[in-house]
Amino acid sequence: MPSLEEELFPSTPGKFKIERSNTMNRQFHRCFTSTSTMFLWALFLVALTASYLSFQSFVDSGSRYFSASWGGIQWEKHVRSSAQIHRSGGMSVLVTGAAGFVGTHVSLALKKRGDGVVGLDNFNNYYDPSLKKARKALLNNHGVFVIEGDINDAKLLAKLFDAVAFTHVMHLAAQAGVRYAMQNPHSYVHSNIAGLVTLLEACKSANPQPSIVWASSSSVYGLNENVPFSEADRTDQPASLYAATKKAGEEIAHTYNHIYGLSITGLRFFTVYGPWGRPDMAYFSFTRNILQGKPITVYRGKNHVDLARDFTYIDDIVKGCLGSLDTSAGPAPYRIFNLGNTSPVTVPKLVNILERHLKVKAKKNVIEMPGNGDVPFTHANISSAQKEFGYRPTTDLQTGLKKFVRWYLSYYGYNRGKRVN
Ligand SMILES: O=C(O)[C@H]1O[C@H](OP(=O)(O)OP(=O)(O)OC[C@H]2O[C@@H](n3ccc(=O)[nH]c3=O)[C@H](O)[C@@H]2O)[C@H](O)[C@@H](O)[C@H]1O
Repeated sequence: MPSLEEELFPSTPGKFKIERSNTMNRQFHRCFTSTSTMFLWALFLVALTASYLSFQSFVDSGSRYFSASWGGIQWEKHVRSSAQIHRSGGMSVLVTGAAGFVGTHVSLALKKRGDGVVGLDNFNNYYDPSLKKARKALLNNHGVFVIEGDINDAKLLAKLFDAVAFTHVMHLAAQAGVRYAMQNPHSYVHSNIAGLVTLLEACKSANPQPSIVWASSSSVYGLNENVPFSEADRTDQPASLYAATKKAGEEIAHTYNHIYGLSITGLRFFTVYGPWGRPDMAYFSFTRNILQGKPITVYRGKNHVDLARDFTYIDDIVKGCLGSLDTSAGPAPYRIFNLGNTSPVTVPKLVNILERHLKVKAKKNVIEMPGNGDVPFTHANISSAQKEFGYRPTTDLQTGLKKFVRWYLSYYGYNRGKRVN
């Protein structure tokens, strides 16, 4: 049987031959062997105890290490460097939902003009996360660090506000989509209500308190029939749970302004579209289906009236977001603005424009709008935003969709050999 010593430190045969003929030597060797064995055992136990204790303290210092990919010295360095301001009078902005459609464009615009930007996104799989990862890579190339984390994670938010004195928060993280609320209602409560409150709590406790600009929605107008929709119109008749959570968000924001003096601006976006857009939206999924030769479903309102939307191009929305951020500091205002295009277009007309840009005829399946939370039309009155920060949309649907189609064909490789019929 080999001794423990031999198992731990197997000797090269012949190198340390024990002199069996010498009793003294043998006794001395036995004694030496047992002492060193004990020593090794002790060493082993000390090492085992030390590693157990350090593992325990690692676990105690926060289970977050196992559930999220944030924290650590390197991570904080990235956060601080991304938040660095590179222009005089610039701002340092935490952008939630940064890997989302609007979040990516706003983050890039802020970074390009010299503001500090740190992104936060949970990369959920509501739609293809690889598109979100591609947007993250784009942001990364422009020096915007995007953290993978959830706005419901209060510890992460506290850590971020500890690391950086954000002057502004652009809150765009949300569960979007009107019709999906019927399939997964709780995701709307999780992100648009619970997440909003967690974020506002973090902002309330931050020193200095940041000014907040966040994404509400045109859907809050619900069944309102005054045209065009004005911020003064009633918004207590939501048609979908999505709209109801956005409306609740506006009321929640009001209380944080009222009690804690937080500066909060809500932006009611009107059906935003453009390059790097959301695959769940009609213009995007229509494009995909038309190119793949699949049919599209076009909803129609009661009495065969076409549905219409005040489709708003992403660059115009970005200008509105930056204008809101630039005017949001000061004596704790509570504001709400429509950001629309002011010229609604029907859904059949949208399809028509796409067909022309794609040079492919759509296979249309026209059906009466099911009871899915959709509203028949939207139309923004933008005079408040115009007055407050000179908001003036300049891109019509024809032009905007042309830019979207160009991006779509390039992003999905149609320019590299995929056939467009
Ligand atoms: O302004 C907003 O606040 C919202 O805008 C967007 O909602 P909507 O205006 O409903 O856009 P979108 O889904 O593109 O449907 C457009 C039109 O196509 C019709 N539509 C849709 C799908 C379909 O298969 N067929 C169809 O006819 C449909 O009936 C509708 O008439 C955002 O998704 C939402 O997150 C929110 O930001």
